[in-house]
Amino acid sequence: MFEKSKALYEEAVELMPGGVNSPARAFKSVGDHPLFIERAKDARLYDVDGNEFIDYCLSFGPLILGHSDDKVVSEVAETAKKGTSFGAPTELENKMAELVIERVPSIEMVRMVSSGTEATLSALRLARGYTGRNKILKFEGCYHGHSDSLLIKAGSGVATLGLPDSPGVPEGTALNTITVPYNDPESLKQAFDKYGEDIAGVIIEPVAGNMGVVPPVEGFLKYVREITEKNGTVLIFDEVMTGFRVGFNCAQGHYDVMPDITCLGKVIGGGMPVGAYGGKREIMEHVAPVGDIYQAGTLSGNPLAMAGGYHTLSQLSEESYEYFNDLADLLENGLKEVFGRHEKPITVNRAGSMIGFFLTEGPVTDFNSANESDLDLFKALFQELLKEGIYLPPSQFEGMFLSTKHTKDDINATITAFDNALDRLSKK
Ligand SMILES: Cc1ncc(COP(=O)(O)O)c(C=O)c1O
Ligand SMILES: N[C@H](C=O)CCC(=O)O
Repeated sequence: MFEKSKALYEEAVELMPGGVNSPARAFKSVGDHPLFIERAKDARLYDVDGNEFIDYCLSFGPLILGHSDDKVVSEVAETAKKGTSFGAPTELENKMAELVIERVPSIEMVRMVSSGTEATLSALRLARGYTGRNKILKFEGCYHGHSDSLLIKAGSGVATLGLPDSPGVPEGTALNTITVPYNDPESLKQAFDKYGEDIAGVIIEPVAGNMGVVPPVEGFLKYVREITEKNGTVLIFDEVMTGFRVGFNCAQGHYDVMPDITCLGKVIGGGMPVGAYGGKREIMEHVAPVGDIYQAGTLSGNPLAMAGGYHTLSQLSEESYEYFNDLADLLENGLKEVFGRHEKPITVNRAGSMIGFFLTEGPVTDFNSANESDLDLFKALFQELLKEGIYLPPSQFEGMFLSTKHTKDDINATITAFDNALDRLSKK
């Protein structure tokens, strides 16, 4: 069923480390080799062996309108005909910045970059430069890209591969990163009691999506806001994943908690490489060339990324999020019913168009409880679901994503696929 993928993988491992350009794709915890993809449209993915899948990975989140959206593709193509990069400003950058400022409640000024990693590392530098402090605080199991300061007790591929602290991160850098459990106000308070005056910034995924999906417990984000404000610490919401996925006005609009700086990526590029960070004008005006905190990029504000992002965000409305809720309701209830019938535990967590399941009684509120999930069962289920035509993100420590192109029929087919997969596994 996957012969061509296997052959291409055997070729790829000789050319690229692990045969991939990002470890999260490598299927390390769920199988022998990744699938090689030929094309995709709407909610469907087609591999090189001609298999068709309902896709819940959606390139790890960006494709909120599904694959190859007609408008996005035609606008990116038209833009490319006029030139792919100028190293000079374009009107499209103004339009995109205006739209981001209009939709993200706490952003008054924004700087475009080319990846989520660039957005978060730039936000940290800004927080450090602005406060004159060195330490930053992050939460265990949150992933903010692969910059040195943030590659500590991280989620996503780092958790999948069991590499909590990557070699190559200088000890001095690691010493400036404090980590505490997600959803644990008491540990956060203790960290502030000890280091408060030295903490430049707290960075948080307002809904964690890189240890599976773990929403904030009631009042947690408000507490994070209060304690950072009290200590003169910059609060950074890493909305690279949650931005425009959790709500029309991002997670900050949904939970009504305003950070000082917001990082964006994924959806705001509509599938093109992109990132952004923005926030209060008073803070953003410390960034060069107005201020003295340096940050730059040859391809920043790239016309193709701006076109992809602008025409993605322009097609989203409040109704899109009602639709995501309906789909997520259906999926959550269906999964619970199927797992109940098979007498297997499941915990379903979700926020907007992000949804995840853990194979444990739960609740799953942090990285430790996420690790209670039955990883062997996840692997077996993942493989059976591929045979059923369902493509999940290839790790327990990744979230599933919905798009406007997923239909209720897709969700019902997915629930049936889980049922069939569990049936087969029970007979093994
Ligand atoms: C919350 C979050 N922050 C940052 C990143 C880094 O983004 P990128 O992979 O575009 O560098 C990711 C995903 O990789 C992410 O999910
Ligand atoms: N979980 C990561 C980002 O959200 C997956 C993307 C990657 O690192 O390749």
